[in-house]
Amino acid sequence: MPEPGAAPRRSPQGVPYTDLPHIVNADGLHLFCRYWEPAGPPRALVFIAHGAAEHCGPYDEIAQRLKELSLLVFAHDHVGHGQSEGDRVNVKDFQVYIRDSLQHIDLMKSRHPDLPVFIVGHSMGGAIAILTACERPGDFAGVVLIAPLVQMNPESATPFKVFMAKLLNHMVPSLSMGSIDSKWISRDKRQVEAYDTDELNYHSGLRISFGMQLMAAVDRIEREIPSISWPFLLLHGDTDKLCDIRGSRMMYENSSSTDKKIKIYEGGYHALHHDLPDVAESVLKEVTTWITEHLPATASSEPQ
Ligand SMILES: O=C1CC[C@@H](CCC(=O)N2CCC(COc3ccc(F)cc3Cl)CC2)N1
Repeated sequence: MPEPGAAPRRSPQGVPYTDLPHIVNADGLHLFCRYWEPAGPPRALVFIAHGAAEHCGPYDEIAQRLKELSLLVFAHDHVGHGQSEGDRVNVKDFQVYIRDSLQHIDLMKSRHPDLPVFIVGHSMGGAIAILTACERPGDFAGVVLIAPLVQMNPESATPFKVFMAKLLNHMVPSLSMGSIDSKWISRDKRQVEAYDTDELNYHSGLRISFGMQLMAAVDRIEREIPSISWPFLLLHGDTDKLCDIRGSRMMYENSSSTDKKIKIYEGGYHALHHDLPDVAESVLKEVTTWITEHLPATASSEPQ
C-alpha cells in the first residue's frame, strides 16, 4: 500500500493502478494485466506474450477462443508498453521481459498449482516466450510461436548496419532507427488501420538501444536453439518483412524437440493472427487445436 497521502501511481494514460488489474515487477514498475477466465474449472494456464510497440489487448480474439476451451488465459503489457509503466519501448535488459513473464506465470501457478502451462508469443513476444521456456525447460506443456523474432531480417540488419548501430549505440543510444512500417503488419487493410489508430501502440521510431537489446536476444536464442527440447508450434508467413521466416525454419530444423510442428502461410504477412480473415481463422484453429492436443489426458479440470 502506498504510504498515506501519497498520490496513487497512474498508468501512462492517467488511470490509477488501484483501478486496473496489475502486478508490480521486481523494479517496482506496475504492469497492466488482462485475464480471460473460463466459467468452469480451468484445464490449463496460457500466458500470452505480445510483440514490440503493441500491447496485449489485440490478443482478445485468441484469448476468447482459448477461454471457450476452459483454458485460463492471462497476459500483461510488457514494461514500457501499453498501459504499463516504463520508458516507452525501451528496456535496460531484454531479460526484464523474461523475468516479468516468469513472475506473472509463477503467480498464476501458485493459484492453480496442478494445471499445465502454455505460452503463446508473437514476434518479440515469441523471443520472450522462447527464452522464458529455455529458463524453465520442464515447466511448459507447450509453446506456440506466431511469427517469432528468432533471426534478424538480413535485408534490414546487414553487417554494415549492425556495425553502425553498435557504434551509434555508444554515442546516441536514443537515436531512432525508424518505426515499424505498419503496411507489413497485415494484408488486411482494416487490421493495419486498427494498428495505426490504436493509441496504446507505440508509433514512433525504435531506439538504437532497444535494437541492441533485440539483437542480443536474437543472439541468445541462436545459442539456445540446439538445446530446445520442449514441444512447440511454429506459424510463420512466407512474406513476413518484419521477422524473417528463415529464423523459424532454422529453429524447426535445429532444435532437439521431438514434438514440434511448423505451418507456413503462403503470402502471409507478419501478424498472421490479424492477417486476411481466412488466415486469421486458420491461425485460431491451429493454435486452439494444438494446445487441446497437448493437454494431459486427465486435464479435464482441477480436483472437484
Ligand atoms: O501485430 C503486431 C503489431 C506490432 C508487431 C510486433 C512487432 C515486433 O515485435 N517486432 C517487429 C520489428 C522487429 C524489429 O527488429 C529489430 C529492429 C532493430 C534492430 F536493431 C534489431 C531488430 Cl531484431 C522486432 C520484432 N506485430
